[in-house]
Amino acid sequence: MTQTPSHETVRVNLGERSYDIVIGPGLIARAGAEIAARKPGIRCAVITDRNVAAAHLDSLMESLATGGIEAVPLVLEPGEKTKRFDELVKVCDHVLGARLERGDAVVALGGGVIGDLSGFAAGIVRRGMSFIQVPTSLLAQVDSSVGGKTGINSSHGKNLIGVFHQPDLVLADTDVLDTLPIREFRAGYAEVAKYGLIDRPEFFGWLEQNWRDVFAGGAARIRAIATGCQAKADVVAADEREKGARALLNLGHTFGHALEAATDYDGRRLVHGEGVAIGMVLAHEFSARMNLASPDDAARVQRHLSEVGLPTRMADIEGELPATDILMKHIGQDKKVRRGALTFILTRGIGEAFVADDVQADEVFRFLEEKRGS
Ligand SMILES: NC(=O)c1ccc[n+]([C@@H]2O[C@H](COP(=O)([O-])OP(=O)(O)OC[C@H]3O[C@@H](n4cnc5c(N)ncnc54)[C@H](O)[C@@H]3O)[C@@H](O)[C@H]2O)c1
Ligand SMILES: O=C(O)C(=O)C[C@@H](O)[C@H](O)[C@H](O)COP(=O)(O)O
Ligand SMILES: [Zn+2]
Repeated sequence: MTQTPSHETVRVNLGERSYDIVIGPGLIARAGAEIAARKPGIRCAVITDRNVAAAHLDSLMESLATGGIEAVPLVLEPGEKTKRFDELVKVCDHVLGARLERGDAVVALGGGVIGDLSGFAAGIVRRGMSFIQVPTSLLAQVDSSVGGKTGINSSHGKNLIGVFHQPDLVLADTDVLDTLPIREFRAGYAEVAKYGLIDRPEFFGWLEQNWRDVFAGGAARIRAIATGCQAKADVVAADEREKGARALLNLGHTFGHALEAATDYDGRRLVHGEGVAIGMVLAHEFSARMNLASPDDAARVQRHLSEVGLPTRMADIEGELPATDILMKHIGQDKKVRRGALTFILTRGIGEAFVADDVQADEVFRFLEEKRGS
């Protein structure tokens, strides 16, 4: 693709399934030409949600038409509750009803909910179709559109049903973030900060200094997204199917997912990135409790996430907090559990996360009981 200096491209190296993540302004207008150049003659199903459709579907459809690509849109309800079986069936029926072939593409235009759901459909219809991500939330641009985890939720817990299915291309148009509600931008920022906390302490320090510029847009925002995508691309290239180090990307998620599930995936109370923010503070505090890290590091994480306007305490969640028993039930269903033993991502300090596979459930229970009041 012709690059302008305002664009960044990150390559995810996975052999014959390698792909580019292109990040920068104006990419929806160029999407038709970019896709047609890479996949001549392709047809598409564009899956999106009502909020994103109102702001960006017409532009994408026009761009695809200009590139000579026939596309059939499907608009779903926004929100986490859309990651469920009957919506998956709708997407599959839409793709099959349009008589798309295996080489044709499912295009996800939306946040992580649309990406995870559409990617799952692309992974199973005709045993695997082409998949293109056009992420529209900060969270999707920096995290969910990359790496091939797709899926839906279950009454037993978060993301419990799905497949690994990599996209062929990710086009992250940073202009679309101008219409993203500020609460959702903040939620995505939690996943940006996560990369610093895992193993890039200098990036976390840079965010502490420059987060206002990231929120304002422009070069700092593109730099933050590209840094996050590069961090994720490195981990995914080394461990695509989470046999080991990829679990680090789950920092804050064991607590966060339990909170999301226990609040019934009700986005009015908690959205994914907010659960991750609270979960990352808990993970740092639990690490300090286990004498693995300094309490000062946990305080630093809490201070920064709170400064950008994210919830950082369980008590920040609207409404009645779920009982600790319920949280423990969801934690016990986490996909990282091995032979019944809990696995958490803990830390020795800022940027020193590690996989701890011997965490005692009763320690976690006592910790959560204590934290629910603070
Ligand atoms: N597959 C992965 O690797 C991965 C990684 C992180 C998160 N996730 C999943 O992603 C989901 C969260 O993603 P999310 O935070 O993007 O949530 P989301 O998809 O619900 O989008 C957030 C909200 O913003 C709206 N929106 C999105 N883009 C917009 C835009 N440009 N303008 C106006 N409104 C816009 C959506 O309609 C929605 O209401 C969760 O289900 C989480 O589990 C997956
Ligand atoms: O890509 C990964 O690996 C991640 O863990 C990224 C997370 O931010 C994301 O929320 C992911 O969906 C969590 O995966 P899960 O396997 O814990 O459901
Ligand atoms: Zn996440």
